[in-house]
Amino acid sequence: MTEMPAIEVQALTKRFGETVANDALEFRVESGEIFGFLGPNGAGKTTTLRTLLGLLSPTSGTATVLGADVRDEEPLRQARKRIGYLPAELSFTESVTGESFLGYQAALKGDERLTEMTDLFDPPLEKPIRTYSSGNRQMLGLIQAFMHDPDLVIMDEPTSGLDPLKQERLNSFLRAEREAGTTIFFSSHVLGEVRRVCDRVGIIREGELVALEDIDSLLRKGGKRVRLHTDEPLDEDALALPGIVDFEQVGTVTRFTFTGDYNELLAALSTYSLIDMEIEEPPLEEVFMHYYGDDRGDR
Ligand SMILES: Nc1ncnc2c1ncn2[C@@H]1O[C@H](COP(=O)(O)OP(=O)(O)OP(=O)(O)O)[C@@H](O)[C@H]1O
Repeated sequence: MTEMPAIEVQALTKRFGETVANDALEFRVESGEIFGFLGPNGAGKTTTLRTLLGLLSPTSGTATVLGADVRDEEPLRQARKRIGYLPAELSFTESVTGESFLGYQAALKGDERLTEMTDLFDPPLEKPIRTYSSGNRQMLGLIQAFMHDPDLVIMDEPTSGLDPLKQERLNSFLRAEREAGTTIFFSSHVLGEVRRVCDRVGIIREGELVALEDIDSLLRKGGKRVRLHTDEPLDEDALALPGIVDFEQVGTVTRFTFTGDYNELLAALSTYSLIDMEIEEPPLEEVFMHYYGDDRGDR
């Protein structure tokens, strides 16, 4: 028997007037995986997440979460008991303390993991939420997303507002959650983060899914950054090979991104004397830009 996917998105389309926020999206998130949903601002990530929670209804197509169709109110209500959700913007009653907010959440959905979560993410619970920094608000949000021991957690930009130390704490927590079998689906435009925790990523651009792959093959497609220092300037024509992009040259130093065949590259370089050579993985930001080309939708 194959296990039911935690999330299955089927031709999911959502329009707001003329805007197609989600255009026939199609993907699955398998049970136990950490899936990153990447895209720039306005690409349609929040729309998908809110649809999965039943907060928006699809224009056409549908999705299931833990087997429940998001259009079926009662099955979805049951499934939501086993789902944690961290929205992009948490709205709190500002005058209450973190503690009483969590007390209220506990009464609604349970608190099996409350102590564990408040030990890990430790906002000043005795203070009113209005005094919280954005990082403390985010930590309160993370606590409420996991406190009832959900099977699936859906998070909208979970690292926003967290300082680097807290981000690392979240990342190592997420890796441990994967070991424990929790399924995690989160949106991000912070690609360095995604790479540290995700098994697979989907990239969304202007409502359309433009890539769906495991993180390793995404990095492979992104190629390698190559930097060469030669005894005399390289002739650009000698490097007219398939798979060279972002070519830059300053005197005897040449840089480019290479996605082609290494043997062809070495053959082309054989007539030069190399003083130094570096080949390294590009930052994921760059890989991402290659998917978007020049028109990255940074509107
Ligand atoms: N309630 C709404 N009414 C009208 N248009 C909307 C509404 N919600 C979203 N949109 C539009 O749908 C598109 C996708 O928005 P969405 O919030 O899903 O993007 P996003 O990828 O989550 O962006 P961000 O990273 O900025 O949160 C945008 O063009 C946005 O303006």
